[in-house]
Amino acid sequence: MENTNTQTIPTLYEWAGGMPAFEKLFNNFYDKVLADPLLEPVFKHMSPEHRQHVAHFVAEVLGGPKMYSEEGGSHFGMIQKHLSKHLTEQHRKRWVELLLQTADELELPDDPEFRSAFVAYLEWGTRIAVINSNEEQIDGPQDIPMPQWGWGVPGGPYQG
Ligand code: HEM
Repeated sequence: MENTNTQTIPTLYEWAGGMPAFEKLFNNFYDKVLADPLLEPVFKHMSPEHRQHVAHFVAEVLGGPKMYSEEGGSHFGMIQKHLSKHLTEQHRKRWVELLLQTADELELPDDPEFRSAFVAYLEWGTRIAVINSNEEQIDGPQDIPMPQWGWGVPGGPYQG
């Protein structure tokens, strides 16, 4: 994207390449997950739609269309999926490592601005998933909004 200014700063979703980029990222990622000895037991019962649901969830958080919400998903619903899964820091680290490896293989933008924002979201989201996975139930409102993640301090993509 050329000549970005405050009016035309793309969302993280747009900068990453839009929905095809997210669907391919998570499709290839879950192939790696199922081939990984540490993560395979955690994910072996996931539904065929799992990879697409997670792609749509992350795309929506990063500023994309509200497909996950419109397909009946919610942040509360996503949290429920992690309850009692007893994930560990080792699981989390491997999940992040494989996702970033997939991002490199698919040549997602690797400018410092994009990657720092993307990694910040992944750190946040995966640490919350681990916390929730060690709970049996979550109290609180069911209509909590979907998170919205942006560029943070750099404010936009690399300008050269
Ligand atoms: C940013 C971080 C994460 C996001 C956005 C996320 C998102 C999701 C979503 C949307 C679902 C529901 C999928 C569906 O409806 O089919 C789900 C389920 C699940 N997630 Fe995560 N997740 C994250 C991190 C993790 C991590 C780090 C692990 C484990 C290492 C994990 C393990 C699982 C498991 C085991 C399920 C249930 C799978 C099943 O149905 O059998 N998640 N996640």
